[in-house]
Amino acid sequence: MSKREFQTEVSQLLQLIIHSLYSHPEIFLRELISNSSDALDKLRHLTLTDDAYKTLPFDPRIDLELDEENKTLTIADTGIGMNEEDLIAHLGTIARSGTKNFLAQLSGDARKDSNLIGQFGVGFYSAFMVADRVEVISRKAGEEQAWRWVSDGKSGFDIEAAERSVAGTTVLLHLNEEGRQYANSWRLQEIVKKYSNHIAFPIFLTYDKSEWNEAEKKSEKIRTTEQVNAASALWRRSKNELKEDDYKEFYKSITGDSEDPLFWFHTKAEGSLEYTTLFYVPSKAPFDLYQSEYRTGVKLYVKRVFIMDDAKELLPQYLRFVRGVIDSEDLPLNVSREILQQNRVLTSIRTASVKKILSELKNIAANQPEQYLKFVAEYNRPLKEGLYSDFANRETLLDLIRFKSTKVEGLTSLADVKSRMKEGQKSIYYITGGAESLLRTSPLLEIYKKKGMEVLILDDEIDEIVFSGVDKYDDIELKAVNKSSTNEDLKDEAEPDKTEALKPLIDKLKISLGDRVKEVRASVRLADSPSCIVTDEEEPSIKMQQMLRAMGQKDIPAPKPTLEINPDHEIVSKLLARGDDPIVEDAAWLLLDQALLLEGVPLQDPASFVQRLNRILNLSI
Ligand SMILES: Nc1ncnc2c1ncn2[C@@H]1O[C@H](COP(=O)(O)OP(=O)(O)OP(=O)(O)O)[C@@H](O)[C@H]1O
Repeated sequence: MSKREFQTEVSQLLQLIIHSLYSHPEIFLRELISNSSDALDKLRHLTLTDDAYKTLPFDPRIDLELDEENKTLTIADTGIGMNEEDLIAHLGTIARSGTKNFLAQLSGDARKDSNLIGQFGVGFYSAFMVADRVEVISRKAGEEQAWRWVSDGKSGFDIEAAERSVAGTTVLLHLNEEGRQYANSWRLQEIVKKYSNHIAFPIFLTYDKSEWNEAEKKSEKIRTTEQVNAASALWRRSKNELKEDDYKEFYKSITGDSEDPLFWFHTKAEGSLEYTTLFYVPSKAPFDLYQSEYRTGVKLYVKRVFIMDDAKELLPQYLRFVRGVIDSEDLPLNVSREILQQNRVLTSIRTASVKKILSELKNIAANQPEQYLKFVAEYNRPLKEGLYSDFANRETLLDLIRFKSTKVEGLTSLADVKSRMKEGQKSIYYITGGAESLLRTSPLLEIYKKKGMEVLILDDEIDEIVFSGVDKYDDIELKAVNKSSTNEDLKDEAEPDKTEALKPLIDKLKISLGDRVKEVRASVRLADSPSCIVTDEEEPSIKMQQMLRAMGQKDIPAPKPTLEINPDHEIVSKLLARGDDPIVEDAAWLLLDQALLLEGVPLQDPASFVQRLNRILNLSI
């Protein structure tokens, strides 16, 4: 037996792993299974590509064997294996540049250093978290001689010739105090399912199963071998190999949903970054979609090894309804949550994934309109959220969102609205601020109806907030009809300006209403109603001000809208004719209050409103 010392860096790394590293020692199993899976991948590749290996048997499997009595656990594979040289090189030195890099950055401060290690894999050496002695018996594919490597993880290792009937590697762990908890078949199955369920190779567990012996009326231990993982990294298989049902079953297995998904997008990226994504859109929006404590639905894998399933960093919040898998070749296995937030690899995958999901949705909208409508019925609102959180994809989102409108039944797209624009129409118009029925009967829409122009009915609670930040679709401005600036758009050049003629009345209304209004002016947007209110471009709408106040913002001043009166309305011309009659003051308030009521704003002073109404009623009866 030859005694060898660890490379200094290995000793350093081992100290770190054992003393300050992992808060979850269970991940040792994930690391060792991942090594086995890599070894199987390598041999598979060789048997497929290298003539020298083509005739070798390849029966890929990973075997976990538990000896509860002796407190040992073995992890064995039929992979590429290692010869003496490999064992010395791989399990005694640190060849990987990543780990070297990591060690170079160590500061000596245990806390800082253990944060740092999250960025690098420590792989095999994590076995020493749970074992005080590790034996590796390995035989390289194509060679006859096997070797045993033994270490206590302190100063070095011994290596000697050994026997192994087939090529592959066996890692034998003599479990320490910390590791004893893993000498439990139930616990092992749980860990395998959690982290390695989709490792592409079957993982078997051999253990003593307690079974009831009816004849002898007692339970007895029977040595049993069972497969413990699903062994199906479905997303890694090529699209042409997979049938619709395969996708659907997998969706159900990862989500627990009993319904089929609406659609799925399966992508394999090769190039500077290698990763596979398989995203699903559930046919019904998840029940917690609008709760702040929603659960995310995308699982992160690294090289088919499960890493985490509740990382909010994987996709932007507005796509939280998406379910599925991201599997990266480039992230380290023990990437931590903190690191995910600023990881360049993940940022690139995320950006590309969002683009992919949105462009696939666009395809569906174009080619399967009926399916797309089902999608919109569930997810129109999260897409709208994207308008204010995902600036880079705003154009695409605007194309994907669907709208109610004054021109069509059901829902319509902005592209269609644009194609229906009237000759001379300057902008695309929309109305926000209340229930659909309130919006559809708003006096603000009268002029558009008269001119045959389409107006979008934005009756969703969040529309007000979201669309106030969107000024354009393509090259066309998007404008709210209750903003004073839309007035300019609607002016008919041919029509004379009526403000001058109305000036005496306007002045009187201003005096009566005082501070309650910002301005009074002649309207160009009214047909059947005598008055309406609008707000300035940069001001929140009246409805928005109400919402802000309801949310507890105390310093919102009382609404001070601009009152517009309809020069062509009978009430207005009659009032103009009344001159200094005190009834004009009552009428001023009624014109303002009725406009506010139609905007969904409750009366500030109902008693005065009723008194004025009655005075005027009295005159007219
Ligand atoms: N079961 C195994 N079969 C064959 N070779 C192995 C096995 N386990 C480890 N090795 C060899 O030992 C090397 C070091 O393993 P270790 O787990 O420390 O790092 P790694 O697997 O390269 O990196 P990471 O764990 O970050 O993926 C591996 O690269 C591989 O060459």
